[in-house]
Amino acid sequence: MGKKVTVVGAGFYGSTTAQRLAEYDVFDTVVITDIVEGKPAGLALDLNQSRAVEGFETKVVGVTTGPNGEGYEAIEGSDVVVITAGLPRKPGMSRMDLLETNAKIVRQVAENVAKYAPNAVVIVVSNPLDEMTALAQLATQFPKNRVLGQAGMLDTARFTNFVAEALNVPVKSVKTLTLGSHGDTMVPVPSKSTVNGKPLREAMPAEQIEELVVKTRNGGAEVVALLKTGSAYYAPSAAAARMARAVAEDSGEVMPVCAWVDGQYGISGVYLGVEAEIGAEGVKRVVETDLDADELAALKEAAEAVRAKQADVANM
Ligand SMILES: NC(=O)C1=CN([C@@H]2O[C@H](COP(=O)(O)OP(=O)(O)OC[C@H]3O[C@@H](n4cnc5c(N)ncnc54)[C@H](O)[C@@H]3O)[C@@H](O)[C@H]2O)C=CC1
Ligand SMILES: CC(=O)C(=O)O
Repeated sequence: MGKKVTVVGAGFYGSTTAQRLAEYDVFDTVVITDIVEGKPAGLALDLNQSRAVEGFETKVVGVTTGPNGEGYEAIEGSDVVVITAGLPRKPGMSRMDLLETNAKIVRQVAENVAKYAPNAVVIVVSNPLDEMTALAQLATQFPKNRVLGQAGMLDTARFTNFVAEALNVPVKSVKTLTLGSHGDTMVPVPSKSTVNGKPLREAMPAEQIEELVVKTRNGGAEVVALLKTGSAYYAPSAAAARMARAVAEDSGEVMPVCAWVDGQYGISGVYLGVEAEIGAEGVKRVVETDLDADELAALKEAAEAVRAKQADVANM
């Protein structure tokens, strides 16, 4: 049977994700939902009218959902559900300032996903990301491998872009890695970063790497400060759509994602940014990589920071 993906939330992140997923032409159906009357249907109509130009067959369906789950039947049979519902930051806000508001939204969405798409893999993007991923797992009660969050793909893409720009080299010649939280305890990993296969540390001085590490941690806030009315969505939607595609194609690609960590790196019982093999069942396996002592210490610090917050969201 053909693949079906649902994107919950038809704002900037959701609409651009739906567009990317439709244009891949690997799904039969992309469903996009929102609580706003008419908006998902309008986006679906518009996207379907682009099929003849872009040359894809995927059908986009837009549905407005109600406070008691009305409309959620449309997501039945989804292989993947991407949750983008929730408020974005305003300038000066931290992602954590969204915690209580978005927790209510994500819980309500996740409960409906559990009811109507009980076999789906859930990819959470709503912020604060690590906490909302943990909450979605609690609310769905899905196996932990079937609930994951998008952050590391985006943060890694930002780090890669900044390195490529600084050295004036093609983006594809640069490989970087970012682990940890999607927040202050993000852990960019210079020891695993390369330029044309050579260590990043041979390509630029330590002070410049540190500047780019800080720029990467502030990558989202820098966009928010410029946009003034919302947060980033082009790079974020590229990241989430790739993850959804890896699930649909059961590709086994190794990606940095927010996954349940159970013993890897000496860390247990927390959703955290790590590398993982992604496939039809969500996370097939968390992939542990050698880290420098300071990078490992930073990852453990990130785990403790998000563990405390993830315990709080259980009651939200
Ligand atoms: N994990 C990451 O790397 C990133 C996360 N984000 C987060 O993604 C979320 C969405 O961002 P944007 O799309 O830019 O915001 P947006 O404000 O453009 O869209 C959010 C949409 O969610 C909808 N919504 C609210 N409650 C809902 C519910 N119960 N069911 C369905 N839809 C509902 C709203 O009506 C709105 O259309 C934010 O929390 C933002 O912080 C954004 C960028 C990167
Ligand atoms: C909004 C957000 O989380 C980001 O752009 O990183």
